[in-house]
Amino acid sequence: MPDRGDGRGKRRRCDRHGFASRSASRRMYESGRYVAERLEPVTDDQIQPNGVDLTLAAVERQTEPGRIGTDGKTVGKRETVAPEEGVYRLEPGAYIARYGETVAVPDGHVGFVYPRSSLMRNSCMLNTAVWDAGYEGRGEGLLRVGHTVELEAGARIAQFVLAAADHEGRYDGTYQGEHIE
Ligand SMILES: O=c1ccn([C@H]2C[C@H](O)[C@@H](COP(=O)(O)OP(=O)(O)OP(=O)(O)O)O2)c(=O)[nH]1
Repeated sequence: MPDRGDGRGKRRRCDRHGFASRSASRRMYESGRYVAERLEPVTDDQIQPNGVDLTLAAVERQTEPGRIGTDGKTVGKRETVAPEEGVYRLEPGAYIARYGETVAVPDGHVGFVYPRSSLMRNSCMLNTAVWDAGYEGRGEGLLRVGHTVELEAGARIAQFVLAAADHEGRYDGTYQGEHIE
């Protein structure tokens, strides 16, 4: 096939060496059904085509500085934000949201969290770090509120996805098993 100047011809030449065919057969994200098997509790309305919605279990606000050093880290003190009649009314600022579901990241995978788009459309955002293979717990996310918002306790605010990933070892850090009663 001639090179069309858009890189597509080049990629197809790789095909003949088995390069592109390998990556084509390796899907990136798992389906929502697959993800749902690794979370609990999960109801049907949480299962999305490409992931599973996470609910809001608790909100905290940091009150003391934390520290990231070369020899370790500490998470700064926080205070609990109490919902009023089951609703968190959050003024602009940074909060820690705890999710309501226990997640177990299976071998051969890595997890990420995306905000539910309705959260983003309401000027709020959830930031995610990497959810490592082997991690199990009810994790947390940084909830940035850009405009006052009302979030009901237990409402779906985020979506958890699993991507296929190579890894060496499994997560065994300080957050292993966090918030599991
Ligand atoms: O947005 C996120 C991202 C990750 N995690 C969980 C899953 C992850 O496996 C675990 C630890 O994350 P990470 O390895 O980034 O933490 P660390 O700061 O490096 O701590 P440690 O040294 O204990 O690994 O925290 C969350 O709860 N929220």
